[in-house]
Amino acid sequence: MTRVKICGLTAPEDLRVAVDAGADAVGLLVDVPVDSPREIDVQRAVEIADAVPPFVTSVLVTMPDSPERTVELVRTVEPDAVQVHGDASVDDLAYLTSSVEAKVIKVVDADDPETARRYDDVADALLVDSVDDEGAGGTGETHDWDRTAEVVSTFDSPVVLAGGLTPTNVADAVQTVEPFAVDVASGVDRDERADDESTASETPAPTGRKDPDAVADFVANAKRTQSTPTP
Ligand SMILES: O=C(O)c1ccccc1N[C@@H]1O[C@H](COP(=O)(O)O)[C@@H](O)[C@H]1O
Repeated sequence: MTRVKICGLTAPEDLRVAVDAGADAVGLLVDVPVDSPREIDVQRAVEIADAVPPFVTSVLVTMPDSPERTVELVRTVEPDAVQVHGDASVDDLAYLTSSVEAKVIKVVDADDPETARRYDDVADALLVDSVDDEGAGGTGETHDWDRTAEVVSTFDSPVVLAGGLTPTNVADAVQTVEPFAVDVASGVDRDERADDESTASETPAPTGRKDPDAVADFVANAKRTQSTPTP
């Protein structure tokens, strides 16, 4: 069964939403140099990580300036795993894995399989995302899943599929890529228009809070989807 991570929690109430929906992991975004409604400060990350119950994996999601800063953050927040965005080198990753007890997940660019492959031996898992010029994720953009499926079938590491997933498209994504896990951030966020109809605009404004129905649908659709058996 495909595991599910709900990423970008900003409030303890949303941790409850994710856990009640059956999420296997939750993500807390700290120290990312992009403008995100899901970023929280270290103190809040400590608070939420501390409240994550047994059998649910807490993941610190970060895009640090240096591997030393990542080590410092991991030691402060004490997550079960750390998800590293950006251009950390293979040596940086090796330094990180030898310095912390948390499992290390490296974010790799779905459009750059050759670079991704270099991290296969050193990371505990590879998260395949659609990334922007800065190497950040959370773009809300999907990538070519057929191509991704071909690439990830050659990786030894567990693969986490991310990038523009929603309750509506996650079943297709699971069937096509057959990942170890799927990860969603913006696709289950609450739309500001849902809070105040009178300020409705054409473009939904993210609030950094989760939509409980969307989270429940996402988890159910990801988990009930069977991967296509190999003939
Ligand atoms: O969520 C963000 O805003 C974000 C910012 C910077 C780095 C990572 C971010 N999120 C991660 O990106 C992927 C995919 O997100 P989405 O579902 O496409 O919105 C996910 O792993 C988040 O952890």
